[in-house]
Amino acid sequence: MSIVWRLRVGNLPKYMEPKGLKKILVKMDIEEAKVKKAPKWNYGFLTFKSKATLEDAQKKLDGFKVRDNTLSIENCNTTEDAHRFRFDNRAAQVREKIPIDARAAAEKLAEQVTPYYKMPYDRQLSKKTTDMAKILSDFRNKMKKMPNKQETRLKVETAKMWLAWSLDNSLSLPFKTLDTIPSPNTEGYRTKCEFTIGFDLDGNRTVGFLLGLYKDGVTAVLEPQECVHVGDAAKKVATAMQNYVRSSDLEPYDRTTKQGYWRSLLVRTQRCGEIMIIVQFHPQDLTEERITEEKARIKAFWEAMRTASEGAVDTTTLLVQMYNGIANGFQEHIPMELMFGPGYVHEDMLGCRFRISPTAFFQVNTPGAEMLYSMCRDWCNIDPTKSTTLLDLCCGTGTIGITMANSVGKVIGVEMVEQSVADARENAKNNGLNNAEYICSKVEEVLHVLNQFDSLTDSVVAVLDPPRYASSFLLLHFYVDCSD
Ligand SMILES: C[S@@+](CC[C@H](N)C(=O)[O-])C[C@H]1O[C@@H](n2cnc3c(N)ncnc32)[C@H](O)[C@@H]1O
Repeated sequence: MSIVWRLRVGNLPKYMEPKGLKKILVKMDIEEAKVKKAPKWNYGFLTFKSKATLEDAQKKLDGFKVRDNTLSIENCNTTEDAHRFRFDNRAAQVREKIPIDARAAAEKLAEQVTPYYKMPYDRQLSKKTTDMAKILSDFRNKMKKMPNKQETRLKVETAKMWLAWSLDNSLSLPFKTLDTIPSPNTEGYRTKCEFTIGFDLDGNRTVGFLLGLYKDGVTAVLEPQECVHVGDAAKKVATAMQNYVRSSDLEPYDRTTKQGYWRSLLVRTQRCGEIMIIVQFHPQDLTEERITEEKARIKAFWEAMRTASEGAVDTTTLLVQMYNGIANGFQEHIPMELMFGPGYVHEDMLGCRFRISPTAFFQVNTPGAEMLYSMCRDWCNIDPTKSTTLLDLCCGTGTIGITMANSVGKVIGVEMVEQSVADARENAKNNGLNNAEYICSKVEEVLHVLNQFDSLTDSVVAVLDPPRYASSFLLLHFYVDCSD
């Protein structure tokens, strides 16, 4: 009977990402473990290869302090069978709770990936406005409850003063919120799609989207042909990849059994016609020779697809990611091998051209992003008679700063993903700018540097565009550290 050597690590700081927990393991010199932690959990699970490594970790972690939290460690070893039973049982429980579902599979999928698709667009917009107001008011409530510990007292005081200001001004929210602005295009707009490779309800090898959530035991994958947000070019790529996988002697990867090879397909389809394809593959126990052979085969396939008589796809660049971990989807920290092309694609926006690398963030609705950036430019209301420094915080490939660079003295972009910073530097150069500089760092770690620009130029304007998961955290830092 094989044992799953597991520890539950409790009392972790909430919103700590899995990599935060991994960093602790490295710091404590703990042998490699599989880490499972959702950002919202204040606990996580570590799975070790042996009893000895588990015991060593237990000793080192018990009572260890992370920020102000003393970790609690609980041994939760189990057998492989019990572990699998729990997963299957949970899936069965969830299935039992779901009433018999007479919807066609395509309808179920549409509800899964575009949950508002049946609502008229004006109702979708008002729903998004209410949802956003709720998120912001939750943020305010969280700030109210912030602990007043000695070492963070000053910061907390500043944050609370800011909050008090918003309340004193009788605002129901500490921000002025506008109604959601309609997108210029509502169909086929996505320039980036991440497809799963798996099996449909009849067991056919399929490239598309999961029909539900894996944590609810759903593993069926359906083709994206009827999904309104996916463009024709991406659908064509998914179909071609599906044909390839169906004729392959290697099976798709099955997350439940952890067997199989073909995992995911990432497709970027840009306005200028360029296409990036990334294929993710589990090497299992294939020999190096076999893997090399498979890579050559997939390369030859996409090269041939350029001139195919049916469903041709003119791929600009093809990459392959070998990934043997358990997490789903593309992994930014795992290298990707370039099969052909330059390794990036371009997007044209507001008269500028942007290079996009595989792991760089880029807005997925180009006309929508153009509207967003134009509004941002209007709101910044740059005074042309002054020398202004524009801080483009969480700048990605540099889009916001670059589209505004001609109306300011200097642009300073800050971004934590290295490939994005390399793109931003290249994008500034290729758009003929020499007033843009980029810092590769977390914004919260360089706010003290950014504060100095206040005394160096007439005026400083900051645009903060964080990812959803970090918005409230970064906003708080920003207000607390730059409040004057
Ligand atoms: C919503 S995207 C916006 C990118 C860019 N402004 C745009 O519109 O294309 C957020 C970006 O913030 C970066 N990021 C996330 N957390 C960050 C942090 N703490 N400091 C700096 N950059 C961060 C991400 O890598 C991502 O590129």
